[in-house]
Amino acid sequence: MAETLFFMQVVAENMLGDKKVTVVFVLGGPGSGKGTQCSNIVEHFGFTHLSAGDLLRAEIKSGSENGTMIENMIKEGKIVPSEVTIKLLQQAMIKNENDKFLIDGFPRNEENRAAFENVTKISPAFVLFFNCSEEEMERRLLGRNEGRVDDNIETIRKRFKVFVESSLPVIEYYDAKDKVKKIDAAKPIPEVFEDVKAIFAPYAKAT
Ligand SMILES: Nc1ncnc2c1ncn2[C@@H]1O[C@H](COP(=O)(O)OP(=O)(O)O)[C@@H](O)[C@H]1O
Ligand SMILES: Nc1ccn([C@@H]2O[C@H](COP(=O)(O)OP(=O)(O)O)[C@@H](O)[C@H]2O)c(=O)n1
Ligand SMILES: [Mg+2]
Repeated sequence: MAETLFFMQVVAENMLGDKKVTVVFVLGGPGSGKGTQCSNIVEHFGFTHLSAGDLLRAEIKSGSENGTMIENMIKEGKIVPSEVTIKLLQQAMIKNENDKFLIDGFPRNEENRAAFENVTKISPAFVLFFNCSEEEMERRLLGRNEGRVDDNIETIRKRFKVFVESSLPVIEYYDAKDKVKKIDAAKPIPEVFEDVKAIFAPYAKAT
């Protein structure tokens, strides 16, 4: 009986319906280059990129009942309640035929992390952490030019504070489990991608 239970637990892990999925969490401060490098990884390694921030912004645009709440939280640099973000991530993974996902900008706090684990039973293969100074991240965000309501100096300062207080502890949590692959993200885009490539080599597309 005990053996059967153990077996069932192992089988259930990282399953999404009837597919077994590989998930990589892509974390780092605002402007560290998560989205930029995820695009490169998608192209070279066949992952599907799910940006929590992009999904939340799409939810605002869709006119959802949560739209106003999400928009207000983004403007303030605050973290949206996990149930909202997790539902969007889960739906996106189920809808997609791929079994390899980059989850960018999530989990951003302890609540995000624990709720995702409890609800989905998915744990990440590893966590890619883009390490960059605030000075450099601030410069990049102010030059991003995507018309985002949160890329202004006042909100940027709030986002940095949230990152240090709420998101860094999540990275420490995974670091204690030896799951963090830390990248020097202050270098130019192609150089950062060289380091990223070395980490993803085991996931190279079969040719
Ligand atoms: N290594 C880099 N060096 C200089 N600029 C970068 C680098 N990586 C990304 N950028 C630029 O910085 C801005 C923020 O990058 P982005 O990928 O959106 O970061 P994040 O998703 O972590 O907020 C974008 O305008 C992007 O073109
Ligand atoms: N897990 C997440 C991710 C983003 N967000 C919100 O979305 C905003 C933008 O996130 P993002 O990942 O697109 O931002 P960048 O780090 O890419 O600059 C955050 O500042 C939060 O307000 C959230 O609430 N929860
Ligand atoms: Mg981003």
